[in-house]
Amino acid sequence: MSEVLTVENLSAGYGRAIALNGVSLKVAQGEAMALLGRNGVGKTTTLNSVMGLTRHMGGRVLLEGRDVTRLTPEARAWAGIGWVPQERGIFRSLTVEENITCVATPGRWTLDAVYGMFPRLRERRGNFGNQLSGGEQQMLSIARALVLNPKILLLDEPTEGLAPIIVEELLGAIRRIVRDEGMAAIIVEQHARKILKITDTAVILDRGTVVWSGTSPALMADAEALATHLGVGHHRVAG
Ligand SMILES: Nc1ncnc2c1ncn2[C@@H]1O[C@H](COP(=O)(O)OP(=O)(O)OP(=O)(O)O)[C@@H](O)[C@H]1O
Repeated sequence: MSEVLTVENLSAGYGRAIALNGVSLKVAQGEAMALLGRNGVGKTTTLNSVMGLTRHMGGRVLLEGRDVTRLTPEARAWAGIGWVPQERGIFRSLTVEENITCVATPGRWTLDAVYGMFPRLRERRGNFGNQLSGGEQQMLSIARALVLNPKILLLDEPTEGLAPIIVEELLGAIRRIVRDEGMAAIIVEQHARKILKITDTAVILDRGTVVWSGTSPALMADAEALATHLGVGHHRVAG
């Protein structure tokens, strides 16, 4: 399988502080990866570093074999890295439809296609960004990344802070995007078991390094790895 994204021995941080220490990972065409780990281990920093938003300290980021390590975040977005940040980054003073059409580029993911994926957004097409619920904002953030027709999607805790019913709706849409549409993705998630049902592979970080990597089914079956690295046990089944 050919790789969409290759992260090679990446070290990065903020100011002088090192947050990532030699992280390597690969995402193949059509593959979805769960990026897991306890709070503060470097999951967001990994996605931000792939986008070029942290201080680069070593290593490389390759997109379909092309070294993008020296590109600006904007150039990386145009090159095909779709970023859905934790804070969602939608325009609050534009309508839902304007938020989508102002960034759309030609390709598989059109306005109609994202409305098909998120019918709620079609219903709210005339509402302003600041009139949306948290779940709708998250859907809009994903829709905006999709209409850029990226080669890979980076989703940073897409279900954080949302009501359980919305979490299910969002996870259903993410499953369709990665499973049925074959979009490559890295998904940072707190609910390990829920996301492992959707993803193909998984990587666990601890203190800025990769401590486990393998297939999602293998991690689901590895009670020891789940307990050691994620604190997921019989007493606390996350998801
Ligand atoms: N803007 C920043 N400036 C300085 N240090 C930061 C910044 N953002 C994160 N850090 C530090 O980098 C380390 C990794 O943080 P990061 O947010 O990547 O972890 P995370 O695994 O995504 O955690 P969480 O699940 O809490 O979001 C932490 O020690 C954190 O305090």
